[in-house]
Amino acid sequence: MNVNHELTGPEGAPVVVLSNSLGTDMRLWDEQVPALTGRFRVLRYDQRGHGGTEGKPGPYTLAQLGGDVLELLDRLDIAEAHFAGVSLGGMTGMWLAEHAPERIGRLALICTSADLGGTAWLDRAATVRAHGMAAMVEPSLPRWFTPAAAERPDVRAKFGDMITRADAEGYAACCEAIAGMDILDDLPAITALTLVIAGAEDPATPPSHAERIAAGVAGARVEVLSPAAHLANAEQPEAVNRLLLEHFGGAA
Ligand SMILES: O=C(O)CC1=CCC(=O)O1
Repeated sequence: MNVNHELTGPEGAPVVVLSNSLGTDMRLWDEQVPALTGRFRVLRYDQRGHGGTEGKPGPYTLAQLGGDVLELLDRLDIAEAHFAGVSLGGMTGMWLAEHAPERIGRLALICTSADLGGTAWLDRAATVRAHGMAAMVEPSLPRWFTPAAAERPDVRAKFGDMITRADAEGYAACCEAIAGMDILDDLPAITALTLVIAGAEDPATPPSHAERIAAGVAGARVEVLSPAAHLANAEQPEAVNRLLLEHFGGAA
């Protein structure tokens, strides 16, 4: 799998991997990279079918999405990394922390869920395969941002572009990965020190999902940000940067 990625920050510094959500790409992390590269080597990448990473025919599984990260780490000769993921990226991180614990240092799970599966995702996959990614722009933005932010022209332009540039088959196949996921019972196997961040106004993965993750992962703690919807790292970049730096051990 040829995973599109960007590696920046000081050589030899601890590595932080950043994993994007459904319908976005590595630009989701634009506000985090400058803050993190002061202390960390930052590896951000595009999930399958998103940004510059090809969308092979699906359905996908979390194991495949996690496998893409392991292949990338091997290719770049990175033995271990901290990991932060938003939504689908967080699900990928939980899979990695369970199945490749020796590769994951600390884990930050942002606006995500361990039990988001269900048939509604199959309906969404069918819609996208039938009508293309443009059909996803207007329904997605009000889930991703609180009303004031969702109206901002710069937000609409940037995140609308991410959605429309995603590959419809890749997006649909990621929906199918979510449809089949319920990893609540697997959470006690995670040993990585875990921070769970939720957006108080997130309609997709409300704070109750963060609480369920934290109840399953020993030592995990929850932070709820407001105002913030599903893309809390984009809506509250300074708060998220501070929390990530504290959690990964890079705070000044
Ligand atoms: O439905 C959305 O757009 C929100 C979302 C669910 C999983 C994910 O990665 O994003």
